[in-house]
Amino acid sequence: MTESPALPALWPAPLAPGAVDATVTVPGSKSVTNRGLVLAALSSEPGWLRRPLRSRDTLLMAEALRTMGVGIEETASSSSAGSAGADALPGGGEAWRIIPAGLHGPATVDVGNAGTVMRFLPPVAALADGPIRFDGDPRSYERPLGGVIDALRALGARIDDDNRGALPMTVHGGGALEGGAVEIDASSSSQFVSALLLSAPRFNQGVEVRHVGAALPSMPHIRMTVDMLRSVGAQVDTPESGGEPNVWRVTPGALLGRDLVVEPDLSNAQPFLAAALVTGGRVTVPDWPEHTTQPGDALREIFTAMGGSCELTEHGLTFTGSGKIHGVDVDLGEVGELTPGIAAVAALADSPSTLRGVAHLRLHETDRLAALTKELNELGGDVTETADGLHIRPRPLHGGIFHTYEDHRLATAAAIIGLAVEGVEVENVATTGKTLPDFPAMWTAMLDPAAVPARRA
Ligand SMILES: O=C(O)C1=C[C@@H](OP(=O)(O)O)[C@@H](O)[C@H](O)C1
Ligand SMILES: C=C(OP(=O)(O)O)C(=O)O
Repeated sequence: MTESPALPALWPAPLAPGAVDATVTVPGSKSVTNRGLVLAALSSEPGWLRRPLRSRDTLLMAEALRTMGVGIEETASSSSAGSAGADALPGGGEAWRIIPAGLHGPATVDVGNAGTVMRFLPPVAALADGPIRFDGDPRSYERPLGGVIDALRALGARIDDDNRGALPMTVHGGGALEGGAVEIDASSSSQFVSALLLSAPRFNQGVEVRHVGAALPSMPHIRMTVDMLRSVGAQVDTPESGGEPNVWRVTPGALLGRDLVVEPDLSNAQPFLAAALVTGGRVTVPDWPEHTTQPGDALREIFTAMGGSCELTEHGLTFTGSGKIHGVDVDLGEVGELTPGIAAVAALADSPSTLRGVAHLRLHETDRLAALTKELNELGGDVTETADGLHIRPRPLHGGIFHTYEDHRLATAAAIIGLAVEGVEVENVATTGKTLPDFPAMWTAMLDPAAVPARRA
């Protein structure tokens, strides 16, 4: 793990000394890194991931794949010839070289509380030649997984799920999986669909996944899965490419080893952009992609509606606050992971907000709707839960402890509030290590750029 041992149990969120004016280099995308690792592991030749995110969720993914026999090596080399420090995964080389190999059991996978690990890897495990045990944090036992388990069974896998539809469980890999057509209700997590598609080129018959049920959340993440599959040579038919609504088909075939540069994590850019909005300042995030499937790109529109303006240039995305923060009425179903940060900004706005379409957040790292309501109200806020989101009526807030429930996005939301409210103490800020281990130092550096000479790329 890369969390700083020096972080206090209660982290005093710094009050902004004035309008921020900073350039913040944001580490790689969790979602891209973990898809890149899975696809490279399933390829027929070695591949590279450059600027991968090194955080709890991605190190768990890398370790799980290694446990099943995949080679993942740290390297500073930019040529495919050399690699070094094969055992130095958590360190800081510039790239990972992934060397696919036969997938072997017995092995044990620790999923932590990573949705991507607990959903994307059972289909990979079904291809292994022995039993793969899955276990994780207590919260991982409560997060939905039944759709993936049932679908894998229907596609030919043997799974012992003592907890009936949830972790812990054992996937008895048979060395191959038949695949074929399957129906799944993925309304509780788009990751169910992504999970089946990612491994499907290696199923004997590929897959046809038909979503049945209420609306699918987080569609950009499914598009990310499809784009990344295509970039390694997979043939994928989607609703957007002329197929039926809610149906995705992947043809069986070998995947190519690629050299992929991971984009910055735009959802992790959120608190920094929010700082520009809240303080009436300016923040530039270098390497913001011109085209991306990341949901964080929607911040350009959402935060502009809340009172800022942005410009995408060759230097990156510059977001400038106007000094005013407006409430919004917005459906966040496609971009649910942005909800905690938007709720924090909304609590500081000059008018009420309604955040809709995010009932499934009750099953994320924590029940995010309940947690945001409770914690904002304990600081004097006026937030109510709706069936599918939050009503936020801003009023003056006061300091206090902001509990984070082992949810990285609760911790960064609390830091946003702390910019404008004196005396906010963030419980367990180290939990940001799930996707952004350097968060406290990055935050301090943003507020006082002179204090920290160089930020890590
Ligand atoms: O596929 C992915 O990388 C993700 C999909 C989304 O999950 P849900 O559809 O469960 O919300 C998102 O919230 C999560 O942070 C990452
Ligand atoms: C929901 C999230 O994570 P996970 O991948 O664990 O679902 C998130 O990062 O906001």
